[in-house]
Amino acid sequence: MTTGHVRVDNVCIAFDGKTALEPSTLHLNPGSFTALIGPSGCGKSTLMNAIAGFVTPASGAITLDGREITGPGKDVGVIFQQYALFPWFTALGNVKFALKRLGLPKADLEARAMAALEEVGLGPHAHKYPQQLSGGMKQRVAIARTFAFGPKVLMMDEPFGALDAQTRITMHDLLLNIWQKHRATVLFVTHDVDEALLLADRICVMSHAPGRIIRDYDLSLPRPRSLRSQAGTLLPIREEIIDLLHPSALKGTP
Ligand SMILES: Nc1ncnc2c1ncn2[C@@H]1O[C@H](COP(=O)(O)OP(=O)(O)OP(=O)(O)O)[C@@H](O)[C@H]1O
Repeated sequence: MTTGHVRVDNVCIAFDGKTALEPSTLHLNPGSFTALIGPSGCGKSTLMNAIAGFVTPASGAITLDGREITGPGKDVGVIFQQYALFPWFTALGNVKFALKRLGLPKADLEARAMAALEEVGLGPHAHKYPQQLSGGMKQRVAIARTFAFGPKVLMMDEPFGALDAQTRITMHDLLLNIWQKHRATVLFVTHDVDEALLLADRICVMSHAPGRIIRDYDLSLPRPRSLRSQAGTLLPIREEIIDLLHPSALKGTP
């Protein structure tokens, strides 16, 4: 894997003159899975939106494979907690709509969209409308839609935050399977420390607002993971992160 190298260098972001992200540096290796965790309002979504090209940094630079990111593009996919599906399209229609920008012939477009839905286990539901699907199924459509166009980088902003615990576990397995197959570079924002420990190769913790990255944990552990069987490694990190996120922790304290 040689593409999907994201470099955020000394990036500062402000809205109306108010700092939302203090100067931050984050390098994401091709095909890596990084979780970003931090207190509410610290700038996680802002950093993610900047990598996706939706927000322009006040200073610093963001590059993908050496090219500066100056706006949204097809190399960076985004998945939010809200599925953002078009209610007037079926599951298949939603995926096809996203793929249109690739300019594929009609039959190829249909086949590629269908294959993406089958990959997330939604083949039999391809012709249903979003309102006929559960929350987990809608998020599967969103995942299919994003992976279908083959992004090099995937920004996931609390994608499973609205789902029940059981569905989240299923979605974790699904996401890891698809990610291991496609190997996009993933940045995954979550408030759930356990979710970060189970999924990511690396966990970056941000300080209180306006945030910056204060801790960077390398988690080179085999998957599937469990807090019980890998307790020796995972639980001390879990405790540290929970302490860092405590409101009484001093801003920026390492
Ligand atoms: N488009 C915007 N215009 C003005 N201010 C914004 C905008 N987007 C974010 N902010 C502000 O930037 C700061 C960081 O917001 P951001 O959404 O990035 O935090 P977050 O860490 O993702 O929070 P949460 O965990 O609650 O989702 C907040 O003070 C927020 O109000």
